[in-house]
Amino acid sequence: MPDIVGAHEAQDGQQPVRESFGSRLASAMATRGPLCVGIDPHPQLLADWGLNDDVAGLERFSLSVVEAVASLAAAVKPQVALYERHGSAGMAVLERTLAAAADADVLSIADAKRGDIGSTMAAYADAWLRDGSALAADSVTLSPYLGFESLRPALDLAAQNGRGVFVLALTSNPEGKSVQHVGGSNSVARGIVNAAASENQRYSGVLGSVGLVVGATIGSALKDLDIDLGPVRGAILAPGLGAQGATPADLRSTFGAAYPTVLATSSRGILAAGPTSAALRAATQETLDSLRAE
Ligand SMILES: O=C(O)c1cc(=O)[nH]c(=O)n1[C@@H]1O[C@H](COP(=O)(O)O)[C@@H](O)[C@H]1O
Repeated sequence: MPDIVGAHEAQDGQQPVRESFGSRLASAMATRGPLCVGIDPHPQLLADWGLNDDVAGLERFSLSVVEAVASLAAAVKPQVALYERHGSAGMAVLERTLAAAADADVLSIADAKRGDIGSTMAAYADAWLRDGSALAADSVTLSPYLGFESLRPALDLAAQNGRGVFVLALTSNPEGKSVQHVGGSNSVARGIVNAAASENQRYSGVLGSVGLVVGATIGSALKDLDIDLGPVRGAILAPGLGAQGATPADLRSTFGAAYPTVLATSSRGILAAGPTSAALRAATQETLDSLRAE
């Protein structure tokens, strides 16, 4: 497998090399700031926005969020389950939401949390990471709890296509500990972090395309488990800000020296400001300002 370079570099007589997801994300975080806006069309939020809990409401909600935040956020993260609950028509709205994000020039993270045995994983990779797939996103969230290596088809397809993945390491929910903390100083989560670090060695540039998910709510877990995020060289997607109670100050104290690689993500905390574009933009800007404040 050739090295994935951090930027476009045309070689004589060949197709330009595709810019990696890690490189595209690093640029977006540098120019726009370290915030991803989650698109979570919960029934209650649809109602609060004066929309029905149906496919038309879902589409209006999703496209409004993309339109409002695309120029401010480094990425948007549609939560797949909230489209799936509307059946095939809901998944079609997700396809149009991902296309709208691409048209609006904001990176997409499909929050699908996929993970399966290798042969089936190849099909999930095909759905979310293949050029020309209706559901193709810039990146997808993956669950490594069938074993990190089971994710191989997605890791390789992402690398080939300039796309990325975010692998769950330490999740924001309290139950995550019962799996992820097992092993103490040689924890399951530490194994995932090390595997991501080694995977990113195939990428040059500031950030590799294999990110991790580490919740903003995990408190002292990185210290307790003796986990160093420094060698990962991938973005750390940190959910938990806002609705789950974490603050920008928590992010700084939790991540310490790794904070510059953290991409904070907030869904309900920003979406509750809707439905107007102005209010969504103000909430996004306010969150960005608080993430940048010392
Ligand atoms: O992968 C995720 O995005 C994720 C991982 C995790 O550990 N915790 C977590 O909350 N998430 C997602 O992040 C979003 C958080 O939403 P809010 O709590 O409304 O900001 C939801 O879509 C969750 O599915």
